[in-house]
Amino acid sequence: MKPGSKNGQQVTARRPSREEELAREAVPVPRLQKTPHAGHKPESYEDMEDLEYPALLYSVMEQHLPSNCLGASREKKLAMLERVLAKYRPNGERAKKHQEYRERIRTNYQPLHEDLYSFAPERFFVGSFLDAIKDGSEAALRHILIAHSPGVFTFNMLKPAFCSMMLEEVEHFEKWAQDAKVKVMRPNTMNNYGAVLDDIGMEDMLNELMTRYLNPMAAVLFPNVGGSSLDSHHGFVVEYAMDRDLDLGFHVDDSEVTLNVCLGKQFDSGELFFRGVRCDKHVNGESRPEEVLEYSHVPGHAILHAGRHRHGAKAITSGQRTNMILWCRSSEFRELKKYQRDFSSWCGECLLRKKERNRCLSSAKRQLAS
Ligand SMILES: O=C(O)CCC(=O)C(=O)O
Ligand SMILES: [Fe+2]
Repeated sequence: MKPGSKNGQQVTARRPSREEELAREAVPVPRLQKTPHAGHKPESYEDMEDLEYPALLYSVMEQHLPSNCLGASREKKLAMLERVLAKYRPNGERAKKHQEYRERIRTNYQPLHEDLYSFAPERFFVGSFLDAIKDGSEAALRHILIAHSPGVFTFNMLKPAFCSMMLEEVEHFEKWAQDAKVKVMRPNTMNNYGAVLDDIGMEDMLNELMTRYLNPMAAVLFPNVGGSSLDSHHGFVVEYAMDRDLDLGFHVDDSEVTLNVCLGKQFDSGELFFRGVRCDKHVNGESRPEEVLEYSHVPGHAILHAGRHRHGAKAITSGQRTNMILWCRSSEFRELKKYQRDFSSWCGECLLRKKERNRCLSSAKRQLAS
């Protein structure tokens, strides 16, 4: 992972997860200081549910956090400390914990809307999306899309009834988890709220959604970044509210293609902003004016973009926003990428450099010829 900073904005390259439950390792883990802050009185974590280690350990560790983290809320500090600890937890232990978490949900959680758990396109999707997929031609697929800037497409996708049911299901799950004292595993290390839909039993449903309804579109729109060979996903919801996360930092996703659909409810601002597609090497580079885009979420409407398309979410200024997100991955693309160094077919900066090289080469050839 290569966190960097450009124009005061944090850019974090996200790499494939080591475990599903820690699908992202996006936020830099705070670097603990050698010497504790003598004057700082750490929080007590004694009353917190479901801590992995004795509460005292977190208080002691807090004294070693960098000074700019000390003023954060107790929840934020705990999240940071958990990130530090997760770094040292063996992979096997993580996988085991995730397995146990899923098992606990599977055996104890009673869904509110069973209908959400089996894929039913007619119940989920609006007519225009159903028709385009049924037709299957490139023209029909493109007909329902709006291209906002290169590589960012939107279309009307989910029926209002589906959105409401999904919102209710997530709330119901969170209430259950709170009552059952189950600590919800968050979708990635950048979000402090939200839940992984695959963990609560929607993995098969989302897989069908991807395979039957997204793959045809991704194959047309994102052929250069693995869009025609998507074979796995990470499905989750992110939640923003005035007393929760307000925004999401600048990042790239651990996906080849990302589907992001707003479920509601009511909110102001919270726009998604984009800054062009980049490979690992150029993830912190400048963006060109034509790559700068701000998009206002509309409930039911989906955004499709490459995972490597740098983006973030601005703060909401009121209300509550919940979005359903599917990070779609291609094992074939990831394997091939290991052996490549030039990504000019999709990275804006690789392309620019390639053009520059070709210009130099042509002018050198002209000089030689004259
Ligand atoms: O809040 C949003 O709409 C964006 C979320 C996002 O980019 C992510 O979870 O990767
Ligand atoms: Fe994202």
